[in-house]
Amino acid sequence: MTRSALTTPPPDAVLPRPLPGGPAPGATLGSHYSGCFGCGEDHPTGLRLTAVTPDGVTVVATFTVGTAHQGAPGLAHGGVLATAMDEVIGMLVWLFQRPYVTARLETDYLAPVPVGTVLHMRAWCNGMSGRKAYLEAEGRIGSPDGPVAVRAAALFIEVGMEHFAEHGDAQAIIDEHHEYEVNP
Ligand SMILES: CCCCCCCCCCCCCCCC(=O)SCCNC(=O)CCNC(=O)[C@H](O)C(C)(C)COP(=O)(O)OP(=O)(O)OC[C@H]1O[C@@H](n2cnc3c(N)ncnc32)[C@H](O)[C@@H]1OP(=O)(O)O
Repeated sequence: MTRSALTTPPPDAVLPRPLPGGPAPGATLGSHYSGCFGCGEDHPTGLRLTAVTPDGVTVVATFTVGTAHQGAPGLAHGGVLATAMDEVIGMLVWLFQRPYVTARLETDYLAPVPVGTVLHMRAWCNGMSGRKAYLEAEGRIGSPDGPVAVRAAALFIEVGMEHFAEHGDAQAIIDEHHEYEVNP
């Protein structure tokens, strides 16, 4: 991965460990919001990603490229592939049980991805330092061992739930995330 200094963990960064009460190895991670373009089951043309964590600190997911995801005829749009990388990394940080948002996302495109491809994605964390999480993901064509088509490195920043309530749709959070107190 061609990674900038901004997405490279500093020397004091620590690797995440599976959290007590977190998903068991092999558990499926649900959608964080039904209307999400990346994972929402109610989104008409979204990516509808679902992820599994093999070990509590990484995730794997698949994305089937459809006609709604084209850029050039018959090929996935690069921005959609970046979204898939962002989303699978977003699913990974969900394992840390604190809300994070993408601050920076860097993407390398290595091969075109035809419509109909099942992209096998994997995301992992290279280190955490304070509010910052340094993450990577890759997408392989056709199988978990297939050729790498896209790679991403990201910096995610921890925020409070108030970030989503202040800037987004607070009622949707209350409706779907009963465990969170938006205005404690
Ligand atoms: C029903 C609904 C339920 C919802 C339940 C929750 C849902 C869970 C959401 C999951 C979603 C998944 C989907 C994928 C993930 C997205 O797509 S998230 C959406 C896209 N991202 C955004 O909208 C974020 C927009 N940006 C921001 O809000 C703010 O800039 C940030 C990122 C929160 C940072 O602002 P801040 O908290 O004021 O922090 P700030 O002091 O500026 O920066 C902190 C540190 O980070 C560094 N930093 C900040 N930005 C950058 C950058 N771009 N590059 C490098 N360094 C940076 C700063 O330099 C600073 O470093 P230090 O000085 O501490 O060394």
